[in-house]
Amino acid sequence: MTRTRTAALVGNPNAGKSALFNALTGARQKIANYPGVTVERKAGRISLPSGESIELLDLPGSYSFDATSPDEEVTRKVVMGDLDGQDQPDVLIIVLDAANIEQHLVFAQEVIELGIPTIAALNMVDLAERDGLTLDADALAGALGVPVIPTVAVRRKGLAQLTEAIADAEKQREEHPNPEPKPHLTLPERRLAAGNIAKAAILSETAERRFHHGLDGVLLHPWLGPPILFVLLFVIFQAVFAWATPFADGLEAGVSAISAWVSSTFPQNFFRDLITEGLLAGVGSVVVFLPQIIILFAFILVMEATGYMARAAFVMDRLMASVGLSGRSFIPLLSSFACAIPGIMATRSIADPKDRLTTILIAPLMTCSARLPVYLIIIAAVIPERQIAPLIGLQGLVMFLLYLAGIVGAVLVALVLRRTVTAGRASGFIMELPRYQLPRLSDLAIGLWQRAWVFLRRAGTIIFAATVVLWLLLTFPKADIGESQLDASYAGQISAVVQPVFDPIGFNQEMTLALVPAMAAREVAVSSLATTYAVDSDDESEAEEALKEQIAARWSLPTALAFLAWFVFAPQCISTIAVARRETNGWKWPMFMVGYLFALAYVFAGLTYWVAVWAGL
Ligand SMILES: Nc1nc2c(ncn2[C@@H]2O[C@H](COP(=O)(O)OP(=O)(O)OP(=O)(O)O)[C@@H](O)[C@H]2O)c(=O)[nH]1
Ligand SMILES: [Mg+2]
Repeated sequence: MTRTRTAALVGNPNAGKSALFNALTGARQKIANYPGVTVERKAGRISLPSGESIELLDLPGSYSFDATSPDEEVTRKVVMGDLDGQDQPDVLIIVLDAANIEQHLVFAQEVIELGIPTIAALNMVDLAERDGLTLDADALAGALGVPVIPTVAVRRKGLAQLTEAIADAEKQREEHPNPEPKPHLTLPERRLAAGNIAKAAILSETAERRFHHGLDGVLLHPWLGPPILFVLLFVIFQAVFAWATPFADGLEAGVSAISAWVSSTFPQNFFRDLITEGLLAGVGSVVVFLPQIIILFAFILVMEATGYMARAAFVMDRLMASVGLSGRSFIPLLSSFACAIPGIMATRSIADPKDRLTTILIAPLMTCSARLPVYLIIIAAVIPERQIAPLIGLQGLVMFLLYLAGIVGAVLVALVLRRTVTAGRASGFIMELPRYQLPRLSDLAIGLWQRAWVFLRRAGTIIFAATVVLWLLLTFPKADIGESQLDASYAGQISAVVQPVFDPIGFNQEMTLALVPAMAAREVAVSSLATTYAVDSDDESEAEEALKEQIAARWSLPTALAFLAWFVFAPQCISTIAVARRETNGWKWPMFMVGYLFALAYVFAGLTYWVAVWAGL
């Protein structure tokens, strides 16, 4: 009985191996446009022109035979003939993505070195041509020493030629049953050769593609890329202050005008106070930050739409690897800058359970947009509006540093976690980069509208509810003559109990009070302070002063800085804790997360306070 002959599809992830497998065998393997779809070997049959049939294997994508991840290990074992119950393939088909030919040629050379009869399927030639790149298959074949067949797997183009080539290679294997390995190149040598082969195989390339390639050369450069990303982020925070201020001031003036009108038009009673002190002072103090939110998201959306964001992930990949995370964590962590909830949900795309858990645990350290109002109000109140260098404002700089503190905190925490509770090896990651594009204005407008709506809806629901409850607790019971309303109220009594915990780190009573309802959402810290000061003020003119002025008058600089440091770390968000519970199937990890974040918040707020006091600020 003759042994069944086998051919195997190998190549980098996302090259279109499974798409070719399906086209050749009529199977229905899952294919999708991201790397790492196939994680096991799958077998099917194809019939050759001679009428015989041959077994075809679809294998997980891999970058090298020095495999690190379990799926790449499968590929290596099958190709080397090391897997029990699976003979070494007689023929290998290396699938190349024509649009990313240089990158794909690195592994291709390693495959060809094995000496097993190999065919290269130059797949996705349609995409390369769309991008303005035409490749010379014959030149490639000459350089690689194997037949090269252009294919478009999803349109079933080139399949007949590919099957013929498989039949020829199979015959070749029958004639020479023992593969003769070719000289082994090192990885840098293979990379260099890949670049040269790719260059020689390019028949024509449009100016646009060359420009985009050049742009990538700069933006993805190992040394230029990170500083460019850094400068870009810096500019964004400067812009949030510089551009939003006139709009924010306008909104603030509008809210005060309405408040003054309500005060002068209606007689003083429960409802008028609820509206002026709770709704207008409280919720209004958060809503005025809409311009800053919009400007921040405008930048983020433009970076996404142009294709830069994916490149930022690429640039960050090395840094992430050095702390034991993969670039796969970048998108979840990036989403966490809007809100940790979608960020934590996005970790579902991380296959390694320990990578995923680490990412979930550090996601709340990314500065979510709910922290923006807290940072903005306190910075506006206590940090002078000063240029410390041309184009560099002090307020924007402090804001940038706060975001940076969150990131640095996350990096350090990840380092510690990866060596202790989530110890394990980092998995490799290379992502396909999208095309550069000019952002479409309509997409941008829709994206901004969605962000603005999320923000306003929070203001109208959770922030409003928390503020009203706090207002009720602040308003009752009524103080006796000469007693402060704040001290007499239920809220004051509650905060007096908690206060001793926060005294050592410099928090005053209003701050402590604000922390409790701010567990519902961080912005509530702002509305709580505003409502507290509105209730607590002795006369109307004082009550109408903007929250910024109240804070400036009442807080010392060390106290204000300590509060900022607290919010960099504190897990002040019940929804995040709930999502972490759902995604980790239990209370253990969310409790761990809450515990370590509160501990960090307390220590850093305290350190900030005492260092600032010591420095005489
Ligand atoms: N336009 C075009 N798209 C293709 C072609 N071949 C595959 N694709 C698409 O490319 C994506 C990746 O294809 P897959 O077959 O899943 O890639 P794979 O090599 O099996 O990837 P892994 O299983 O992750 O290793 C899918 O979205 C396919 O529809 C092609 O020739 N042209
Ligand atoms: Mg696949």
